[in-house]
Amino acid sequence: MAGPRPVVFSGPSGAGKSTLLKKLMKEYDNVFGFSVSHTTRNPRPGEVNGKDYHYVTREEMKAGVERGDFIESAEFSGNMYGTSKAAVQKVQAQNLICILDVDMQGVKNIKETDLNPLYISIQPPSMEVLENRLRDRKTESEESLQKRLRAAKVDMEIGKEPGVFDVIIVNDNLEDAYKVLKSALNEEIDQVKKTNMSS
Ligand SMILES: Nc1ncnc2c1ncn2[C@@H]1O[C@H](COP(=O)(O)OP(=O)(O)OP(=O)(O)O)[C@@H](O)[C@H]1O
Ligand SMILES: Nc1nc2c(ncn2[C@@H]2O[C@H](COP(=O)(O)O)[C@@H](O)[C@H]2O)c(=O)[nH]1
Repeated sequence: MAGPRPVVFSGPSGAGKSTLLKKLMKEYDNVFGFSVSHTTRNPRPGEVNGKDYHYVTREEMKAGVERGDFIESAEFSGNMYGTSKAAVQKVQAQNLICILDVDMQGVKNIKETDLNPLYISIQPPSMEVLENRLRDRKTESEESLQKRLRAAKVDMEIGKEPGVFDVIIVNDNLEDAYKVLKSALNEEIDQVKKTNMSS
């Protein structure tokens, strides 16, 4: 696929991926484009269909996977999630850096494709902080919260293995983490700004 090198964000649910990504996309709206995933989970208050996710039924999602519409798909905390080829192509056609937010299965599956992204892991400072953030967000039932915490433990172990991620950012203080994120993407940002200004 053409265009600037995509960036894959992963890390435990509640680590702060969406918070950091939204900040980045607000500051650089003409540099980054979000790959809008499909999911079978219900929208949270304030989430918009087609912007945060494409909300679909399990039947629709399975049919799309069978048709080969998806680069990758995964089951996470009782729901299906997936990155469609169309979502990535839409961003790349605008010559923007395509941002993907995926779980660890997504990372593994994307590594088997020719997407060749930069892999960034967003980590919480501790499991305690992660649990507090997820509880304070008030989006999960107790069952879903426990599933996410169990997945987080596994993710945090895999994430430490050498070679899985190019950059690991511990999101303790938000502004500090954001600065580290921007400096990790500095070269790509400059490159896209230059290319898009001269075209
Ligand atoms: N550095 C931070 N300090 C304190 N709170 C934070 C920080 N970063 C994010 N949060 C808060 O923690 C909660 C989880 O953040 P966020 O929703 O961005 O996580 P996420 O990794 O995108 O989770 P998910 O994978 O479930 O979508 C949010 O309520 C957010 O406001
Ligand atoms: N493998 C994929 N994982 C995805 C995708 N879109 C989101 N996610 C991951 O799911 C969990 C939960 O997200 P939430 O919005 O329900 O809190 C989180 O870790 C995301 O990174 C996807 O397309 N593929």
